[in-house]
Amino acid sequence: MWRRVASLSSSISSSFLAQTASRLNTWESLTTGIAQQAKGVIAPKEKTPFITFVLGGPGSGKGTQCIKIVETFGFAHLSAGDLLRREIASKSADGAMILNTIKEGKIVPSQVTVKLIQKEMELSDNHKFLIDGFPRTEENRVSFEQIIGVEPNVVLFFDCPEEEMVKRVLNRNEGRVDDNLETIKKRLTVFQALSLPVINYYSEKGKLYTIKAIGTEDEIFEQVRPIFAAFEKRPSL
Ligand SMILES: Nc1ncnc2c1ncn2[C@@H]1O[C@H](COP(=O)(O)OP(=O)(O)OP(=O)(O)O)[C@@H](O)[C@H]1O
Ligand SMILES: O=c1ccn([C@@H]2O[C@H](COP(=O)(O)O)[C@@H](O)[C@H]2O)c(=O)[nH]1
Ligand SMILES: [Mg+2]
Repeated sequence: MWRRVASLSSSISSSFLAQTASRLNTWESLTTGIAQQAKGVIAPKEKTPFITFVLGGPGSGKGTQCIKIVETFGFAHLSAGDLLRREIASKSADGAMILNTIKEGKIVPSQVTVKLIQKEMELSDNHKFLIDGFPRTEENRVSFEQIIGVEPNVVLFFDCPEEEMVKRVLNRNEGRVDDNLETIKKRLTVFQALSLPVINYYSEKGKLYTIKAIGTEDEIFEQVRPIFAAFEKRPSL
């Protein structure tokens, strides 16, 4: 259970709670603080989070494969792009800025995206997270590590030829403002310049699993399946 618990002992004063809450750093709000548990302030977190970053160019099939991973391995799917589109739809204060950034194929400031991911993680009852389409830049990566305070256990990279990605995006037909040739070209440039260094970083750390993202959806999933099947055998997952 990742949620913070609101119903607390009546013997604890609200000022004590406020002080305690302000002292908790972000990750402490996601993980178990033994001392706080003993005081009954936070609900026990049964398991350590297991975080997978799902990376790849636009249209490489990240979202499609995440659905299969959720069905097969029971992860919570947090698509950074979907969270940002939800902000636009809800007309939040950042909505207009996010819309312009997405139309331009650029990257939304890290703090905005990490805050949205953090909120979803806190609300989730799951401890296994697929973070789809994030981090897209080194700055995103560092910001996640600083704010959330953990590194991913696994990083998947859906490696797909550009020609195939363009074809898939232009055929997607979901009404996305960035599914047009002009924006796709910009997104591909951003991917090469800013996202590939993140992928290389995780490769050097030995956390990267590269999937050849061509073929049918099922064929691609057969490359993904053994990765999580192996982790399932470990107590950490
Ligand atoms: N293996 C595949 N073969 C053909 N089409 C595919 C395959 N996988 C996904 N698609 C289709 O390609 C399109 C893009 O896939 P998807 O939305 O999963 O990509 P994505 O990596 O999440 O892209 P984005 O970064 O733009 O969100 C979708 O219409 C999807 O149905
Ligand atoms: O971490 C992120 C994720 C996404 N964006 C912006 O959203 C679009 C669409 O993202 P998808 O993952 O393809 O749905 C992306 O091109 C960026 O403009 C972002 O800024 N940061
Ligand atoms: Mg997607």
